[in-house]
Amino acid sequence: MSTEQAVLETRDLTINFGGHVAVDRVSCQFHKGTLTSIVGPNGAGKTTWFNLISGQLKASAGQVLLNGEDLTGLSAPRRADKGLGRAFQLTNLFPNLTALENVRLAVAARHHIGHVFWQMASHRRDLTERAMAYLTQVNLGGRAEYLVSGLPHGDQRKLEVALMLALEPKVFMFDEPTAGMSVDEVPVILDLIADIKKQQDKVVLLVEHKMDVVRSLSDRIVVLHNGELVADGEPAEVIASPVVQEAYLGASPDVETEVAHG
Ligand SMILES: Nc1ncnc2c1ncn2[C@@H]1O[C@H](COP(=O)(O)OP(=O)(O)OP(=O)(O)O)[C@@H](O)[C@H]1O
Repeated sequence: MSTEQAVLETRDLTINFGGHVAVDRVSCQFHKGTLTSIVGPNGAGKTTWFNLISGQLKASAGQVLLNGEDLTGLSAPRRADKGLGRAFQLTNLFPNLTALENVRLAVAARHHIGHVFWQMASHRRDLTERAMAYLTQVNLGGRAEYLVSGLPHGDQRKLEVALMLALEPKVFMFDEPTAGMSVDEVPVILDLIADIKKQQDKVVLLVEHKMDVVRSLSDRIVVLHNGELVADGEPAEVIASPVVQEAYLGASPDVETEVAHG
């Protein structure tokens, strides 16, 4: 384990829904330059843990720290401003704006550029260039002027990633980033995620059911089961561990399709 301060840390993070403990005292540290996959059966608490980290849900107990700063009391937008980036399954896209306009808004938000400033032609040009660069990164350069509502689902998911890139976060949180994408679109996103990790100063968290994706990208796998962290370590070791085998109800670790998904 690195002695360097973790970029992101959850300490005893917990949430109860009525009597049900969906995330149960989960403590974990994430260091820069690493990609960690979070796996576990349906209902294990993966998305809920993400929601607690990004601030969509308020913890019943425990803390979320970013570079040692306690963010637990902050709203989701404040946490985003501090550097927690999350793709929100399309809910943060403006459907009646173009792809370019969506990313331009994110670039403006990142740099706290207000409307009046934006009206100046030189700034607008600069914003547009930056936004186009993000769109190109996700292979949407050719669709910049399309209305979001008219884009296929896979392109909307790619646009979400462009928005997250535009916010220049310290932590990238991907929740099943390739779900609903066609086979030829998947590598674009997976390559992009691998590139983000290569930047070395970012933390990447990935909730993913597809084990081949988890294997190919991860430095580390964390397993949640019934809201508890039950395994944490190097991919090969974790996949082979009895606790994972049991959690997946006898599923073979060699099965390349989906991990405990339905
Ligand atoms: N807002 C909520 N109110 C009540 N229960 C909730 C709420 N959100 C999640 N839960 C419950 O918390 C548990 C964890 O759900 P969560 O969606 O985090 O699991 P998951 O591991 O992401 O599952 P999946 O792989 O199916 O997406 C489930 O039992 C779920 O029903």
